[in-house]
Amino acid sequence: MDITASISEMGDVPRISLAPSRSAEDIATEIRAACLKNGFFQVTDYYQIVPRDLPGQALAAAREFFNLPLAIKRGLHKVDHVAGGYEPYKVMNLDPSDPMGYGHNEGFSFAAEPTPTAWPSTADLPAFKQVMRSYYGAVTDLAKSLGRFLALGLNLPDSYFDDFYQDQLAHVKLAHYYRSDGSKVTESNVGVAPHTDWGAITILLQDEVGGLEVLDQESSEWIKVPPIPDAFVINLGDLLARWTNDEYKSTKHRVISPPPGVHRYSIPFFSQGHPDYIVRTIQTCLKEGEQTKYSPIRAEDYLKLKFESTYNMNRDPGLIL
Ligand SMILES: O=C(O)CCC(=O)C(=O)O
Ligand SMILES: [Fe+2]
Repeated sequence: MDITASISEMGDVPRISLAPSRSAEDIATEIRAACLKNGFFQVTDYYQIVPRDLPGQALAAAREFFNLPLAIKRGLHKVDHVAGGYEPYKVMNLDPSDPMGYGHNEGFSFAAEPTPTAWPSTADLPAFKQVMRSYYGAVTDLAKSLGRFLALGLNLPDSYFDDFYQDQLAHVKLAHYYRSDGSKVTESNVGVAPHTDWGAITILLQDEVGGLEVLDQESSEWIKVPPIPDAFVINLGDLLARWTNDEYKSTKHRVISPPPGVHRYSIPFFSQGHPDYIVRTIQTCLKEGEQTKYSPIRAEDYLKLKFESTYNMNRDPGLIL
């Protein structure tokens, strides 16, 4: 094992245990340090919040979903970002400045009930919706719990972010990274183009393939976020950067697509807040004389702004494969 590499990876993307035996202050302090650096860390020992077997079940359900015939998946086509649904191969470009930024991936997303998502039928996938609903509930609880540690780390009452999470707009997204038969080996290896996330916190479950990288704020080098069994990758999104006037970091990241023949599955959960919640700079994050960089914004308005520049659901499939 290359000790230097593993130390640096751990240092850049620290692993933080949420074991109930640990003090909330210690956890909050470690999370704060990670937020000041790149806003990326991995959490383990979360079983008091997310049942031990659930992440594995969710990944297995995602594989089954993407194995459905294309015609069935296309029948669940995403109509809008709130309702969610199926996102065909290469319709998402998280770097609108790059016309080649459409990634080698397909997806399926859904939000909280009663959002009218088109789910696959129980005849096709008997347990899918039930597993996904449980997963959504569990990661929602994890996001709330992380919100309390974040508040503590900012010297705020631990309930500070609770209103944001009240009836929040959030999405689970199943992602499948692969090279289509028609893709050429020489084609770009963009799985997901470089971007920052839009909401407050993203909770990502990744399988063992790897490919997620973060653009380190200090060195401007891409660093790998190694798959760790039984861990979630946590990263902050733009809203947390806005709240803290960039003291806490929302950092660019990307996914390198696996080589032809290899399939990668991941499940991010995007926590985007109550639509009407106004995100405004936390005054105690401003150093003496420092001006706020961001004007207050409604959580949903920010999300819409980003969504419209990212998706092109009407891309001509003839151009895609
Ligand atoms: O699949 C991953 O590892 C990350 C995907 C991602 O960054 C995103 O969808 O925002
Ligand atoms: Fe992301």
